[in-house]
Amino acid sequence: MRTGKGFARKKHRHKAASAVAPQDDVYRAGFACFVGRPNAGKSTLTNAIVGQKIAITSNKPQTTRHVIRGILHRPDAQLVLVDTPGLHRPRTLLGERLNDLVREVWSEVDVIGVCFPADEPIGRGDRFISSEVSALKAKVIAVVTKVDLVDPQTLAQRLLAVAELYDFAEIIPVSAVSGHQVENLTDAMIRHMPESPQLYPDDVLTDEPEQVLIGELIREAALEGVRDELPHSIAVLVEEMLVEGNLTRIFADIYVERDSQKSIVIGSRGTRLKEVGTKARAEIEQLLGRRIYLDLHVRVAKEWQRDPKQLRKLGF
Ligand SMILES: Nc1nc2c(ncn2[C@@H]2O[C@H](COP(=O)(O)OP(=O)(O)OP(=O)(O)O)[C@@H](O)[C@H]2O)c(=O)[nH]1
Repeated sequence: MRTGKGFARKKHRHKAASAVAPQDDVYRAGFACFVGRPNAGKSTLTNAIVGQKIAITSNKPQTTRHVIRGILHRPDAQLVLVDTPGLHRPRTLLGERLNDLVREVWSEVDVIGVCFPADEPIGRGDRFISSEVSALKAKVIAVVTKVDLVDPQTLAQRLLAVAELYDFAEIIPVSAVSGHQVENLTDAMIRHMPESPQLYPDDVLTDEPEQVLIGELIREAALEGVRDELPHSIAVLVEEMLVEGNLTRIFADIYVERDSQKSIVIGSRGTRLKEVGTKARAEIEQLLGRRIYLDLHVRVAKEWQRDPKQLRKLGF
């Protein structure tokens, strides 16, 4: 996990700003993240803003593990999005590390978007998160997500309830699925960014190593349609990538904690693992823009979530 180095502000002189003069002639750049209860729509929103599938979405809570940044480049600004796992009650060493990581990320960003799903009432988790972020230096924007799922009355109620929670810099309703208001949200986040030179070169979309992104895509495919308790028990390690002409061979291990989980992931006569491979391969080919051959192995690493050595090996 790329936490140690923090968000080093690698400065890159920007060329574009003078060509397309923004209204106030100021170039802004900085870091932002979305927080919110599990399933609030944070990853989907990150993808909608950056326009490329880099964060992992799932309809199961707590599947976002790695801090993955997507970078939005505009003539007048650069928005670096950081994707964090949710804060939760730590039950394992992994849980504790995740919480430390979340706080570390929160303290380093310029803008935090707190996400409240429009289709669910405000709950204790939302209050907890709002009070946690209020102590930070970052500007805090409330984002009411998934507005395509509710009628206007429900949305109005939700907006009022959010306004009562905390004195947010802005409250913006969006739908990452329909795209409604996503651009307005982006504008608002950029408005609250500091004046700054460009932080990353124009062609960089994320600074996660390819291997981590690939591992996440495999993990996402492996999680699809399996029992609820499994998300916490799967980790993926990309062992090797070999480029042979225009084919890239990728060898990856899917780690589970128990033999019983291994058979779930593999499925009867390997059918499930084959599906996982097909799905992941299509996603990885899209990401890399190259043809790939994917070799997957399922391995049991007993209690990997509690073992510091195993955690380190798996990137936590
Ligand atoms: N209808 C609708 N569904 C959405 C929208 N945004 C997200 N979803 C769905 O809500 C579910 C959760 O979305 P994620 O983006 O994975 O949520 P998250 O907050 O990153 O979840 P965690 O990783 O658990 O913290 C997925 O099934 C998404 O497809 C939206 O704008 N409209």
